[in-house]
Amino acid sequence: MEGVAWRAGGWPVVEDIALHIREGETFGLIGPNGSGKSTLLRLIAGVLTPAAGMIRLDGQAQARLSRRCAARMVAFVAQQAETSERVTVRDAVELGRTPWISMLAPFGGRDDRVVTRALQQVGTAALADRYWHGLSGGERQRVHLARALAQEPRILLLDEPTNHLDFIQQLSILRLVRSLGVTAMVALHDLNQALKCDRIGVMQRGRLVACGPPRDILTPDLMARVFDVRGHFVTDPTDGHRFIRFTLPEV
Ligand SMILES: Nc1ncnc2c1ncn2[C@@H]1O[C@H](COP(=O)(O)OP(=O)(O)OP(=O)(O)O)[C@@H](O)[C@H]1O
Repeated sequence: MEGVAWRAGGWPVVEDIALHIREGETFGLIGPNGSGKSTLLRLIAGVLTPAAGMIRLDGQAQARLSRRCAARMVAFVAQQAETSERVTVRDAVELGRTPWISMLAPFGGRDDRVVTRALQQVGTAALADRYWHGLSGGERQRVHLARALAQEPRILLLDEPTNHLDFIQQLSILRLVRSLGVTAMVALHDLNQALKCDRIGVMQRGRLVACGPPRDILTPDLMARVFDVRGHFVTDPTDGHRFIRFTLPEV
């Protein structure tokens, strides 16, 4: 994307974003509350239209793609995604197949297998016959991810996917995304999770202020400037794993 901007009531929410996401990479989008992460994801998902600039999906101008083509390419799991209350979990995940079915190619055996696999991948197979309205927040989050996987997208956009998830799901979600081999852009608040991404982009007040491999980008200086926290790397003596420890700035 080049020069991408979006405004609300005349105020810039995202400004002049130039970014190239590489095929197959897991790209983490980080930044403080209100820095424009969700807005940028919604622009790429086509939920919002840029006020300026150009977004290309797989080399093609997003604005020129039909809804169906775009939906085959991009799946988006929003922060507070809703689904009609009266559907079962399996029905909700089957909706992910919509861009692939038509009068000439009705829902068939392959679609059924894709849905079953998606339910299994996020550990929701046992919920398949439950009604959406009876699910917990974390269960809903996982079902939305299953719906997105059933879409078999080239590009997966996830807005804070670890919200509502219990510990094991939080730890496993990025591994799952990476194992799929799709291009993924994931808005994250947990900077230790961001360390697991191939590259990260840092948003601040609507602008992309840094982009690159997480260990190069997440310096103590950047964490202080952008997040207003003291962050430094520590090493776990049991396995040598490095992670970031945060403290409030000294007053
Ligand atoms: N439709 C809108 N109308 C007015 N202001 C908006 C609109 N959408 C977003 N904003 C504002 O734009 C800014 C960026 O919002 P956005 O949701 O993209 O941030 P974010 O980085 O995803 O934040 P968070 O980490 O809190 O989810 C915020 O100040 C928000 O209030």
